[in-house]
Amino acid sequence: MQEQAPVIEVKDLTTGFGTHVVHERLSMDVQPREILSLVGGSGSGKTTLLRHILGLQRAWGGTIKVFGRLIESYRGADRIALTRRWGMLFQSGALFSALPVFDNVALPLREVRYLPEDLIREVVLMRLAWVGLSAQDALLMPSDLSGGMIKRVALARALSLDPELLFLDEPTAGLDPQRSDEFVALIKSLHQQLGFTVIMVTHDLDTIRDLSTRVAVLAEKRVLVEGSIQDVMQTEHPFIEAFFHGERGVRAMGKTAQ
Ligand SMILES: Nc1ncnc2c1ncn2[C@@H]1O[C@H](COP(=O)(O)OP(=O)(O)OP(=O)(O)O)[C@@H](O)[C@H]1O
Repeated sequence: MQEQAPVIEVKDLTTGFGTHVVHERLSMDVQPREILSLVGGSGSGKTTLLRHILGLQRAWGGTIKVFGRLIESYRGADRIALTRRWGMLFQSGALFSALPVFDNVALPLREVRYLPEDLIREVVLMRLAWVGLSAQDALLMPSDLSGGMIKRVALARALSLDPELLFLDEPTAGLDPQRSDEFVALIKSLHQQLGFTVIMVTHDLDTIRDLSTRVAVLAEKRVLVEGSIQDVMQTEHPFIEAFFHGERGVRAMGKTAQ
């Protein structure tokens, strides 16, 4: 079987702010269809790495390729085309409070100028159905929504253009354990049906355990270890000890063994 090219390839990435080095010769790949969780202590550079992959910051050294091309080579129309191949779900949901659910989900579709309104309507209702919301829900304003519904609408918007790559930043932050489990199950089922690739930053061990196909630990300015949760947990390092083998870690990982 022919091996597919990575969706994201980071090679020898060195980044920083002023005199502060955040990443030093960091290398990492994200393969098609995987759900890669980036974990690491506060300040280890998870958000900064995502911003570099998104092409929002310039690196000091090294290269980042997305869909096989250097991120900085996407300019003008190419950059617009690239942003249609990926979707993003931010921690807060980041919905526009003045727009009803329908228009929030329609926003990325309306930016594609040639789409007729009846097609937009069809796609928006389909995306809402994907996340378990109805045509009635489309009329609601963000202020009418529960935390779980806000996440669903934000996910519907992130998936509006049927992206190949999805960025998730703390997807379950702010949800109670039951809503969090439901949202993780929804992402998992959509991932199975649609086959997109995911890169996710989260501190939530239940989310990491239930969703990740692979985990990469950021520490000491690089990817310290990557692999299955079980592999990662074998590595001796103070962060891994505290994160995976602390009380919360034992509780979350204990659930797997049940
Ligand atoms: N705009 C900025 N200007 C200066 N320093 C920054 C900036 N953004 C981040 N940093 C620094 O870069 C380092 C990495 O920050 P980053 O936010 O990427 O970490 P993180 O792993 O995402 O942390 P957390 O888990 O707390 O969100 C930190 O030391 C942070 O203080």
